[in-house]
Amino acid sequence: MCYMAISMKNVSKSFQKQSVISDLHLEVEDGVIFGLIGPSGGGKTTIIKMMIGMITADTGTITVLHKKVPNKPLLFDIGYMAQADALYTDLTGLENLRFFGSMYNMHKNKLQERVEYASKLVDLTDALHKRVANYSGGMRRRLSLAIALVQDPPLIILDEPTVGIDPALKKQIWQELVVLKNAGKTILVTTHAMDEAEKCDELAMLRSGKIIATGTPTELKERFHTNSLDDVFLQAGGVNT
Ligand SMILES: Nc1ncnc2c1ncn2[C@@H]1O[C@H](COP(=O)(O)OP(=O)(O)OP(=O)(O)O)[C@@H](O)[C@H]1O
Repeated sequence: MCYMAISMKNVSKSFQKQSVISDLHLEVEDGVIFGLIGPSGGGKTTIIKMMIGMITADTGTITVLHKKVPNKPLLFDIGYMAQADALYTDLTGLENLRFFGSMYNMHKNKLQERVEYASKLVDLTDALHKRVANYSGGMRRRLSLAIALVQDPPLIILDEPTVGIDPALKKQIWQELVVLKNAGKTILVTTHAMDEAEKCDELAMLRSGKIIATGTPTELKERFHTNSLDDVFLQAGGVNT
């Protein structure tokens, strides 16, 4: 039997009476790269924030790594990269990494090892001593990704991780996500980019707060008789092509 790393049942959320998520069911199997795909404003970030307990669902139940959300200790097991970079701009990249890493009670040597690994992965090793205030937008995204990975979490949740990142580094990051998956991690990624959706093991396509299709990229394309996930999205959402 497969184990679910994330399970959301009957989850709804409104903001000021505007329904953003309605009666959502979402299951993410352990050890996969799961893509939550959908257009801007579809509710991807809202779903992620509910998953990690940053905002409360109006209805339904959310279980992450066998624990009912909200659950503070659970945050130690989740590497979260938010869409808006939450960085200390007066500190250097290295100081940011050490600061966030220090929250996980890691031994000094282990922290050093993780900081080196994460900064190398996002190609920031040479900029680590620069203040974040002087980083470009892409460098800040890369630092946020490094911070999400620094504590070596079993579950990694990345909200549009490759926005503002050049194609070569984007490719390298995706290769590393596969390495992390093969090492047993569960990775949830949001994106609107269908080339990234193709790289996921499982997808949930979201439109106006509802899941309109789920499956592997191959299954979805077969089901909708097309070679393109863009077409799957348009057909599943009832949009004429
Ligand atoms: N705190 C809030 N108060 C009011 N409305 C909100 C709040 N957070 C999100 N929303 C609304 O919920 C809807 C879904 O937003 P959300 O950020 O979840 O979408 P998204 O799919 O992540 O979009 P994007 O890809 O652009 O980041 C939007 O209409 C947004 O304006």
